[in-house]
Amino acid sequence: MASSSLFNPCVSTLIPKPRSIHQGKHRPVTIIKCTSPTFDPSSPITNINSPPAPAKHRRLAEENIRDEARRQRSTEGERHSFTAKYVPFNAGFDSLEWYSLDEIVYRSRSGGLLDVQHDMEALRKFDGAYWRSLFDSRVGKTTWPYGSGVWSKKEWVLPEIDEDDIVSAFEGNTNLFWAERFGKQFLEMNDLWVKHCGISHTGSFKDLGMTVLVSQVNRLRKMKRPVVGVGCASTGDTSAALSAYCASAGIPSIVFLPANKISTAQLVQPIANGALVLSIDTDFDGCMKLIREITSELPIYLANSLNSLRLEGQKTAAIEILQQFDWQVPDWVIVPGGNLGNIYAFYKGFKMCQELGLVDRIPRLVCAQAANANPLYLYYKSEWKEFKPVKANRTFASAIQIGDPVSIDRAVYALQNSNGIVEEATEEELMDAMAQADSTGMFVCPHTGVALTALIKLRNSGVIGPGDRTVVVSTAHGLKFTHSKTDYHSGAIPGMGQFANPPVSVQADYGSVMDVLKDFLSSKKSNR
Ligand SMILES: Cc1ncc(COP(=O)(O)O)c(C=O)c1O
Ligand SMILES: N[C@@H](CCOP(=O)(O)O)C(=O)O
Repeated sequence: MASSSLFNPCVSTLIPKPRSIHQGKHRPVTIIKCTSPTFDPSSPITNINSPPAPAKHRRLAEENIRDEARRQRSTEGERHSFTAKYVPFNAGFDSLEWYSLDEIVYRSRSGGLLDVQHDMEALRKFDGAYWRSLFDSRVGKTTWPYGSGVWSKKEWVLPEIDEDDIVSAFEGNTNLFWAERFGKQFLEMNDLWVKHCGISHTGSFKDLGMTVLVSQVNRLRKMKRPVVGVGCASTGDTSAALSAYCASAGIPSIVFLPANKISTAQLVQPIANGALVLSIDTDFDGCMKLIREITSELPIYLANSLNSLRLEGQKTAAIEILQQFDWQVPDWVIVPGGNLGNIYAFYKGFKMCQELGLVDRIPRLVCAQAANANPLYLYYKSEWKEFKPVKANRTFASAIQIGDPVSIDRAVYALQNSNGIVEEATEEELMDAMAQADSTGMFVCPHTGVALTALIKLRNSGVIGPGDRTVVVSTAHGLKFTHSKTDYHSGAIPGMGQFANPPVSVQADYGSVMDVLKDFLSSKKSNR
């Protein structure tokens, strides 16, 4: 494994209620009057299936976008009645145990996981074409809060929150990158895509969930609920997102980090954002255990994905992928897994789109783990017979160095219900895959290297075909992990560097530079 130098030294809402009228004997047809800010209010009656006309309003000079949204709400009529609540994970729609989202609760009565359950009957009053049009109409706007890729799906996320309570950096709407050269050169694939969730406000997909969680905390604090601060255990990305969103809302944040196990770039994020940063002499699983104990004693709200609110935001990345493909469903989606909330979030996003008629199927999901931290992979290989947490070993994919994932049950559910697969990547495989991707113009993180390794393995074994439309989820920005890239390319990692491209040291004179360039150019000529 790597030398220690690899690791740092410190560690509408305003959509109206539909009116149903009956046309003939059988088909109820829903007619709505559009009053959403992104809908044309001058159009009096719009059929549910017709796409909304673009809004034509212009903000008043003295207004900001929050004021504008507030003014529009006050002039609008009736609000929708979508609702959501916590239920025990995998409970049916008739579950007797449920909790308001305004309660502070992370676990069911039996100690199991919770899930946010939406009133699907209310959402079903609008058909798939309606939802597709509504979501499409909000993309790329600056209308508060719909300019966010998360809040553009507000009715499916936190339907009841007041727009004024939302804390957003207009996250989401991330690039779905066509990996043309990587696909062609290494895999003979022509329909390969990388969803760059890490090209984001704090450089990882965690922003998607954190905007939801911190917005709800903002609401709870306005309701005078006992929330003095928000805390998390982290391998570096959750802490970055938590501290940024809390700082933007003026809410104290506390982060528990495993000492010497996260990158310098990740460490500096909560420091810069003013969080209380605890560097603890344990691993992530140890930090997770501690934060769970602390948040049950102190008025500190738990921000890890054990808290199912986070997954409501994260699931919008799946909806976004469908939207970016014009609501056509890819064959495969590959997600790197650690604490295992995200794989379930993807499943949930795809499943809601199917259940509400936006698409007719869901993709097959692949969860990819580092071989050094692979409890889900081992469980899968045992044919789901016995789950055993592992002691996670050091991995270049340090954000997924997790041995006892809190969302194990959610991950198993997602994989079993999507005909899913689990793969693993050794350190050499994941670093090589990352370097290969970078050599084709990307700049991905080691976790994306894990997902790319899974793709390479499944493609080589023929499970994924050359023409299969495949999406690899890139979860963090490569710039957070420059240390490991530098070590790889400079040959500092024993036994690694198949795709290394070390810098050439050259003397500062014309002849020496010329010699190097001539060699370089002739090697390129012979490669033509
Ligand atoms: C960059 C990165 N990729 C992947 C993951 C895995 O996500 P999850 O914990 O939801 O499985 C994490 C965090 O765990 C992460 O920070
Ligand atoms: N990679 C995560 C680990 C914690 O995951 P969470 O989704 O449960 O918060 C991190 O960056 O901390």
